[in-house]
Amino acid sequence: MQKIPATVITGFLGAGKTTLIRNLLQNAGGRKIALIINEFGDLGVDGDILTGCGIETCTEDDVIELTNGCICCTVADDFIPTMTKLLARDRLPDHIVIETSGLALPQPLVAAFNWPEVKTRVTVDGVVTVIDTAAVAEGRFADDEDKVAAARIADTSLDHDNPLEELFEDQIRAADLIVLNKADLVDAATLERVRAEIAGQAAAGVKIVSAEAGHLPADVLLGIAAGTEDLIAERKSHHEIEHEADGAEHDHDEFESFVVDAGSVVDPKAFADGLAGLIATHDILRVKGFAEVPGKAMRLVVQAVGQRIETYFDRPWKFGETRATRLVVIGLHDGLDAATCGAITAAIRGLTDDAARDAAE
Ligand SMILES: Nc1nc2c(ncn2[C@@H]2O[C@H](COP(=O)(O)OP(=O)(O)OP(=O)(O)O)[C@@H](O)[C@H]2O)c(=O)[nH]1
Repeated sequence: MQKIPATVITGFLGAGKTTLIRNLLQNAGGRKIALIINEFGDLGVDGDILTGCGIETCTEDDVIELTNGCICCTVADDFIPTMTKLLARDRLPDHIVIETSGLALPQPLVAAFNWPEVKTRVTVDGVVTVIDTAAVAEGRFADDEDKVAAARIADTSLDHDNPLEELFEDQIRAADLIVLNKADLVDAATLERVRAEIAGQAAAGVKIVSAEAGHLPADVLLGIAAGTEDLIAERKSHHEIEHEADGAEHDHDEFESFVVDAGSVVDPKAFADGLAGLIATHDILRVKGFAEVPGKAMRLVVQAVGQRIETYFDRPWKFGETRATRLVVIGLHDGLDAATCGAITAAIRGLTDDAARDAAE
């Protein structure tokens, strides 16, 4: 029996994985694609955006959401059973696409394809790593060297590993194909600078392409035939290298996420501006979710990656669905203690119409 190819789409929070997948599904060229989505945070926003996008090949049957958690930590409990169930279906997919959370290490997931029940049926066609080119150009993953040097002098016992930078490097190291996405936000010279920087970190011979909104032909993304499950042991993550000896569990303690239930968004522009202000003053990496706008039949998608905020109406609220504003906020644990999370929640609620929310509660 021929193995089903599986493509793993990875990349940091907000790099454009869901957008790329949406375009891929729209241009799948007749392939039946099953999509497995894993998200960090308690709100399944990506799956909801994809099933809400109206693409024929994107029905609730085609999109499988893994329960919340880090895909690399819950491989045995969650991912393997999901794959087994998918492989037991009468109508098998032509291709499987897996979107990892922006905070996941791809290595343990790819290694899971060597589990006997999966290895005989599926092969990893390729790991596609999506990069936010503008964020890299702005140095968002790099350490502030002066700050690190100052901290080292202040306390030599401190652990100065940068969790963002390590995760970013691990995602690049795992790649068979790298997509320099958001090319529209940088000029040609910056794109080349980022390309050279990334090429220096990637495995030898890895192809790097640039894209806007993840627009790439399906034939570029699929059919790489890398068989990455056999190569992944050579592309170890920082964590695997550090903990090989002691076998320590990987975890995501460095990152924090919480969900904010808020009231109606009367003025989307003012709401986005207020959110931008909050992101500027707190250590927030990502905000995403849906908002209720009074008088509008459609729900408003809210997307924030760093300071960049996008809002658009995606689909009508469904019959029987509660019209509500729910957002997931993700940031570094160090910057988001309980008091700060509470203050951010109150501030977001303050940007919305509380009376509408209180009436709904
Ligand atoms: N300007 C620009 N914006 C983009 C591009 N690709 C994606 N975006 C925007 O970036 C934001 C995040 O995109 P997503 O596709 O949700 O990113 P993601 O990687 O799936 O995010 P997580 O799942 O939260 O990690 C959205 O507002 C997108 O519209 C691009 O090429 N250019």
